[in-house]
Amino acid sequence: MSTAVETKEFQTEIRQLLDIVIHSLYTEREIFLRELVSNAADAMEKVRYTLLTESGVKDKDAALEIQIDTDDSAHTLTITDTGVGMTKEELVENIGTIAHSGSKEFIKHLSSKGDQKDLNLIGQFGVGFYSAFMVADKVTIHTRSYHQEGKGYVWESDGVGSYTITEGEDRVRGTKMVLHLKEDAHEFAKEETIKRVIKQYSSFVPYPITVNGQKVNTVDALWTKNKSEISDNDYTEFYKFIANAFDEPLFRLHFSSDAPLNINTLLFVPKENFEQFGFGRTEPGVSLYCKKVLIQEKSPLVLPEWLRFLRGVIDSEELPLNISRETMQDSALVSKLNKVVTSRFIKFLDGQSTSEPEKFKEFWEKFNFYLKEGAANDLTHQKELIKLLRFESSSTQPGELISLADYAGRMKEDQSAIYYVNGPSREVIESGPYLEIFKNKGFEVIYTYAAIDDYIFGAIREYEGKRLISADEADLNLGDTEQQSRSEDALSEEDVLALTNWLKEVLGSKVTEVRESKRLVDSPAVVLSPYGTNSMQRMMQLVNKDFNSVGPSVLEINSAHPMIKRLDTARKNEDAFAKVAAEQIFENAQIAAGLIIDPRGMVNRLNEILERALG
Ligand SMILES: Nc1ncnc2c1ncn2[C@@H]1O[C@H](COP(=O)(O)OP(=O)(O)OP(=O)(O)O)[C@@H](O)[C@H]1O
Repeated sequence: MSTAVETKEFQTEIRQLLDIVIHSLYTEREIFLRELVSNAADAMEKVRYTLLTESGVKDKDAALEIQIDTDDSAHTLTITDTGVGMTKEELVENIGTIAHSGSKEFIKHLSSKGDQKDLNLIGQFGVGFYSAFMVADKVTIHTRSYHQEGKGYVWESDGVGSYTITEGEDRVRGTKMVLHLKEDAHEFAKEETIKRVIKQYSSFVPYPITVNGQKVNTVDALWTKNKSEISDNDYTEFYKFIANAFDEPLFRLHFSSDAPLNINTLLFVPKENFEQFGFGRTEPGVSLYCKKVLIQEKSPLVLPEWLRFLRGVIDSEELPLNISRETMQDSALVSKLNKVVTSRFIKFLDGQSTSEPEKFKEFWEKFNFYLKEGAANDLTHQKELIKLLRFESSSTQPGELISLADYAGRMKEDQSAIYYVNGPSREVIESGPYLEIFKNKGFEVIYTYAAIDDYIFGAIREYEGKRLISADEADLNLGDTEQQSRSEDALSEEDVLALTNWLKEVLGSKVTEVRESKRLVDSPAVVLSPYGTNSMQRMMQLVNKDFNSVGPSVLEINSAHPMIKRLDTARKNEDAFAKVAAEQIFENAQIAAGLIIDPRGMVNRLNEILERALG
């Protein structure tokens, strides 16, 4: 046997991570054990699966068990599993480079924030194997792959800059990790400490765990048990285990059904939405099982992408155990499972919205974007999801939310459509020109604050047979031929004609049309999109961040507004300032429409206006 020692350097990112792990993390450091035990369990899950699908696995009969041994005098903690083990290449690949999604996110987060005050969040991400260096100043890994050929290897490192790999003895399949504990971490060589930590974080590992030979966990597939046998506490502990969470879930749904498919499902909605905090895209968190055997961990296929915030388990007897991860993509059964569970979950949320409105509101505030993403993209569930959408409106108090059903239920008799208006906030919408005509008619208007709301409404077009119409639609028809009769003190029709023609000339290609408005009461002017609504333009500007991406508008003027009347006088007097005022009125209307204006041109013009105003 060769005893050559190979020394290798850690990847830069790993060095960075290790530096943080070794020097700055002292709270919750006992999570290292959860990470190592879950790695051991993952490795055994892979073996269990392989045993079902392949012959020729090394040490076929080795018991699938995690063994933990403490040595209080040598200050070591040893974790042994009979999982897949690692070949030499795998040791380099898996332990020497950064694969762990949590670690990657964590590093990204730290480097973008530039400070370390969020270190406690490390528990949420988990830094996987490297967390061993929170408590150990040396880690030795003895491992032997489940492949028949090949040898055993020993990996060792002090977690600083490099590690060594040496050929080891031909041991039983699996991995043994020996942690040489730091002086301030000697407590982890004590049996009681380890038992307590295992109970706290790893009770639900689906393999027996022994500490110094005594079994410490009950191996239970909670989701296959009868609801009446499970306490709230059991559920919460299970959630904490599968979601790496420290708190309780916001919602849980446990259901079993026999038809149309045999399913046992346990789903949790977390308390927090980490995407909202800028931690990058949440990875799917629901694992797929068949009769308690893991088929795919955190499956990206078993639920639609917009449900990636869910944590839990879906177990179906009907899945063939040997379904390969590649063919799952095309499996009709998996897509059926997906459909059934998704519909069931939407129905559950719908129920919660009436049985627990306050909790549903909390859920909505944190997770609404996912439901909207579903309503926009998931055509299979769009109809069901539309029912869950909530909005503020011109008839609600700030913060009070209604559904489309609430709106439809209180529509006025002479109202045939559902109206909505988009704007960055309630204040902006209510001070803008678009609501005026609706206020006059007493029609309720839904407020949408996100571009995606507009997109959804544009895509679905109607709800229960009622058209969804944007309040800034150019051809708005509220059922009357004359929506608002001309006021007595308005400009004469001839003046209006001359003024609109003049405005068209001044504004040039920025407008397709200038006309007298029938919708305005208090505002001087409003812009409408010749393509229907302004939302498309707003969205294009969001994407392009480009002032020039605003297309031409239809400009409507309020012929009774004092400012417009004075503009007309200035025009008639051939005052050069009239053009400046016209440009500003137009841009003000664009801003009220939520469009982005080049601020440089505007500032110069405003200075000119101020100079004149100040005399
Ligand atoms: N006990 C073990 N047996 C076999 N392989 C292991 C063991 N522990 C770790 N590994 C290998 O090392 C890799 C890195 O482990 P680490 O804990 O850093 O991240 P991870 O477990 O892959 O992350 P995640 O929890 O996001 O899946 C694992 O993916 C696995 O391939």
